[in-house]
Amino acid sequence: NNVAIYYGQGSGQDRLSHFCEQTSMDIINIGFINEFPQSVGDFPGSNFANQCDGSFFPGSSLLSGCHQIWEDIPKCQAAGKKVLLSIGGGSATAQSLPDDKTAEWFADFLWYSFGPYNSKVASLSWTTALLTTAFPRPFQTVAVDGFDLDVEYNGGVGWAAFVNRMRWHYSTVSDKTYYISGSPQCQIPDAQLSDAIKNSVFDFLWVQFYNTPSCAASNFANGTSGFNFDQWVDVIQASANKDTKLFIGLPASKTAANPGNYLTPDQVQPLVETYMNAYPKQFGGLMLWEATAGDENVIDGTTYTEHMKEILYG
Ligand SMILES: CNC(=O)NC(=N)Nc1ccccc1
Repeated sequence: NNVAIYYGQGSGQDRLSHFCEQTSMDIINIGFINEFPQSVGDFPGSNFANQCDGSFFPGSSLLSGCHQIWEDIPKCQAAGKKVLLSIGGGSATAQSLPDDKTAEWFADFLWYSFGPYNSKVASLSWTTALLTTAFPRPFQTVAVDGFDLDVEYNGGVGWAAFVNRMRWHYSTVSDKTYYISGSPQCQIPDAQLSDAIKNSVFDFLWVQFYNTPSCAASNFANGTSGFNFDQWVDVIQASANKDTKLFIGLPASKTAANPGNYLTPDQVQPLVETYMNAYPKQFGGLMLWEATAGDENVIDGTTYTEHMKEILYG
């Protein structure tokens, strides 16, 4: 089982290599592509907090100077970790897609700009002059291992088309496996992703069992009803991919999300034991929001993230 973790929005966060040197994380979601194209040909925008040098591709909100990220992703991959680029996140800027055509353009843009480098369609020295003939390479020649949909606002238009278009791109390469994941809120049906989950193939779903008290994992810890992992298994059984791995998403510290939804390691242990044993095939592991919070949440000399890894490995 795996620990998936979000990186990129931590306050005063260390560079990515600091986290990839730790064995406790298996999948790292780099957040966020926080502005979506509003028409075919439009550029997305990105935000990785303190990790880039403030330069943008001309005429866009797409960061072009994320030196530490493009230097460190290969180190993470060499350490056997999967690095996914996360779309959406908590800040509601232009986070809606107008239609399926724009969604498919968005998938094309992300694939050619952050997927495998192809000098026929992308340029390492992109300028506005190239706007119509080449895609930029925000992480240079580095290719991520896939894309994560942390879609939190503005409805579900386009996401099934996005995923299906991205799956078509994945089918054109055979030398590397690429992944697609999603991070729905725990209330069923999730307003943003339920259509995409039903009509397109996800490898992983890490449900945010926090921030929505009615279905948070803290209900399990407090002995109240509401935690709905079982119902999420049913959602997956009715989806386009019955083999989707289902992760329990948790805050990595008391202040990382809604404080009432934080579980101590001692409360996480029985939660994992119950659901790992109830659904051995479907249970994928734990997702943590987020890396810096987990790193700074030290309990008995061990980080929260490390405690989670030890709970999964028993
Ligand atoms: C997995 N994605 C998130 O957890 N996104 C997110 N915005 N979380 C959040 C953290 C603190 C307050 C509100 C939302």
